[in-house]
Amino acid sequence: MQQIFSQLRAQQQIQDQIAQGASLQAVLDAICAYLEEQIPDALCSVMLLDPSEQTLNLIASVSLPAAYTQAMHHIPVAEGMGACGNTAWSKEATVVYDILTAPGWGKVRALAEENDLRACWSYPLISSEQALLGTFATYYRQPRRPSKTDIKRIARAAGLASLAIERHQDRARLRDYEARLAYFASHDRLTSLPNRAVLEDRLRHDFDLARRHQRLLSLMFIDLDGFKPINDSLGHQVGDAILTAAAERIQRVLQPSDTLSRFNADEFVLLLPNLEDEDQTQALAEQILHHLALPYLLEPEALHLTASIGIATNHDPAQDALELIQFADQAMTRAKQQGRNTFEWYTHDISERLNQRVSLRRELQEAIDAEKLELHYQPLVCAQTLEVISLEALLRWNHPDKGYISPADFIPLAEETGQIIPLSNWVIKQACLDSLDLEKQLHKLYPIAVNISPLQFRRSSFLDHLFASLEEFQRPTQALELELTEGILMDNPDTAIRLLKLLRLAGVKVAIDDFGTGFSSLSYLKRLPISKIKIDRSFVREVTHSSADAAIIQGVISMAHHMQLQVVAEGIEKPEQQAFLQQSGCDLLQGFLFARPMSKPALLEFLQTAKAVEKNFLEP
Ligand SMILES: Nc1nc2c(ncn2[C@@H]2O[C@H](COP(=O)(O)O[C@H]3[C@@H](O)[C@H](n4cnc5c(=O)[nH]c(N)nc54)O[C@@H]3COP(=O)(O)O)[C@@H](O)[C@H]2O)c(=O)[nH]1
Repeated sequence: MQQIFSQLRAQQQIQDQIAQGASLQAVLDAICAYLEEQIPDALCSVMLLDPSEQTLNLIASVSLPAAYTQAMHHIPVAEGMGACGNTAWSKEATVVYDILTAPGWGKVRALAEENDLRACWSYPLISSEQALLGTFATYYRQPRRPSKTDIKRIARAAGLASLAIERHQDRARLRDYEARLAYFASHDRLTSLPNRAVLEDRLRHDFDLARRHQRLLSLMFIDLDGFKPINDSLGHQVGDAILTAAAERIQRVLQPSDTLSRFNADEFVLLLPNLEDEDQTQALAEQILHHLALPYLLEPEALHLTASIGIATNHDPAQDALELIQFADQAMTRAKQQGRNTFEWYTHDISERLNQRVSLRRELQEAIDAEKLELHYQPLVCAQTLEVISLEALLRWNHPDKGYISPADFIPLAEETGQIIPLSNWVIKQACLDSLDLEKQLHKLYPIAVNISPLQFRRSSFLDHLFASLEEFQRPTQALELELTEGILMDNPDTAIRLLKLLRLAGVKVAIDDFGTGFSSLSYLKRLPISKIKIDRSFVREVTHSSADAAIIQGVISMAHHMQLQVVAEGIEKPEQQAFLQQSGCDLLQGFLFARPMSKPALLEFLQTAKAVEKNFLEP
């Protein structure tokens, strides 16, 4: 009875050890000692399975000779391979009555003999999911067969060993999983580079250190050029392969103290705390550009990609460490504007210009919302009679502090931000409204030409909006004319021609603006259902000094007339220019010489005072 109680106590202690997460070694040693107490002449050992090698390694024994335990490693799991190899292979107990005579012991037989081991019984260690974990063996110094009690005791000890190994493996898996989670919380999954959070930590640290030791800290913002179209057209797998390759190429030229981080999709930020001076920084940027521009050998063909780099250092007036990233990002944007595949240093004026753009954008939105924009009008006159034939609507922004801002300053910004759409819609409506008002007051219809932006023209709702506005203000289609630049038409000629045909069918005239500054293909022009071309004012400006410009203008007028197109010359400021264009047969003239763009009330007065108009027009 006493013996049973002490057995149960020992068993309970081992279970407690397992539950409390004691080391596997300690628990297995305790199990071996526990069984050796119950079977006094047994020498116990535990072998663990290495699933990748399919071999067994002895990991616990309290009484086996050291020479023997050291040799019991990498024992193959195979039929007849000693007692344990065979047990692991069959997942059933193996009893070797006498090692000296049993088959399949190979070199181990001599070792067993040297260490005076004659019998071995091996028992499989199986997990709760019936997977093999290892083997539990008892050795004896005499040939011996197990009794029923021996088998029961060994089975109980093996059960405890299996439980201990399984718990240990579960804990290891959990630790591994937690480590992986922690890794991915700080690293990018695709490239394994430190992520933004790690970068920001290191940047703060390096920034302080560099300040204390008065050293240079350089930071590069690297953005791959043209990555998005590749990713969109060739698929994300190709995109991922390029990002991984780019990260590797940059890493190849770095020192261990540098931090390369994946910041966003195709953006990397590189922190360089150990460069001597700006020259070294620049040399490194050049090296990185060179490596990134090498072909990416991906199936089925090689891809070519470049990068743009912005550089900022702690010598720039950053308020805090993180502002360096912003500075380098701004410099990178300028590198893109410089044509890509290049680097740019951050300078204070980049920031200023960006800040100005940000506030301009906000103020423009406020102006659109509050309808604080105005349309001014510039007359177009008949070249022969100087009578006003039509008007061009020109957008004006009357800024509360800065006064009138030229559309040349805010139209490109509005194009970039998409604000051009509400802006252009407003222009069309306002032009219709003003046309109605002018007609009511002057009893004459002056067609109004509006400038159409590329984004506006590409919108599928463009025509619908145009016709809806004409209808809303009961305007005939001749009330509006459209001015399009060549670039708009060249972007997507087929769609452009389809839209132009619809416009012609509806009776809306279209003029090509800034003619001569773009592609200007005459054969292409033949395909376009347009009514007018406007010769760009850069030709008009030089017409009296440059025989080449004079010849171009004459050629354009003659060619346009052959195609039954009207010709407008814009930017006429001098009587000599007027005279030349009249003599060359130009149809319509526009310029400060006749009238500057003016507000609607001023225009009304201008048109009403016909005599004054005539007086203002100087005959050559
Ligand atoms: N998408 C839209 N673009 C518009 C709109 N309104 C104007 N614009 C475009 O902005 C650019 C600048 O226009 P603006 O400052 O109004 O300049 C126009 C005239 O003032 C100027 N002009 C006219 N005569 C003369 C002259 O004798 N000398 C001289 N130096 N400048 C003169 O030319 C501009 C008109 O050019 P154009 O449009 O090519 O006929 C300009 O590109 C506008 O198109 C708008 O509502 N939407």
